Amino acid sequence: MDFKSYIRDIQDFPKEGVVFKDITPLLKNGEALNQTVKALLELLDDKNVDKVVGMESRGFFFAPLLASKLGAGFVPVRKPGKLPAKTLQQSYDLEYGKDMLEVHQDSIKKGDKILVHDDVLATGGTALATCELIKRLGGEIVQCNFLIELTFLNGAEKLKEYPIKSLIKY
Ligand SMILES: O=P(O)(O)OC[C@H]1O[C@H](OP(=O)(O)OP(=O)(O)O)[C@H](O)[C@@H]1O
Ligand SMILES: Nc1ncnc2[nH]cnc12
Repeated sequence: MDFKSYIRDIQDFPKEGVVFKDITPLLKNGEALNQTVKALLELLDDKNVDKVVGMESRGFFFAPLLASKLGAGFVPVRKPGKLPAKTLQQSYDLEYGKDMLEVHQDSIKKGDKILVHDDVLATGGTALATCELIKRLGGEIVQCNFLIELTFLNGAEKLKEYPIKSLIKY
């Protein structure tokens, strides 16, 4: 499937100078959605996974779908103040700002095999902060997989200690 044909560029969103990759055309098409889930699972090469970690908010589109197909659990990594129980926190840089991520302290057990999923790998700040949270909880990252990698922002370099795969590269 030509996945790129379901992704549109929005100029100057959310800030001037950013070309935003909008995946809502892909999400609203049933066949494209189904093929995307299959293709993201194929990136995994049958690796065992206990939990899929997805990052708020666009990581939540696919991470629970992947978890369900894998028979794994889903763990949300969220922006500050959204998770109700005890959390670990990690700050990170964005292509267009700075923020903090949190995960519940009891969401991952030592030795859990973790698939990290997000829709976009840009500078890698979000994914690196997520991987650090998972490591602090004792999780073992088997793969970080992304729907889209913006290669010109060098996120892969920031994540070089982790196995990463992306379905679509720009
Ligand atoms: O590699 P990075 O430079 O860290 O950028 C990638 C992150 O940016 C976007 O999320 P955003 O923070 O815009 O939030 P949203 O998912 O709530 O739209 C995207 O969904 C990734 O999580
Ligand atoms: N250019 C971009 N398009 C969509 N999501 C993003 N997250 C970070 N940079 C992005």
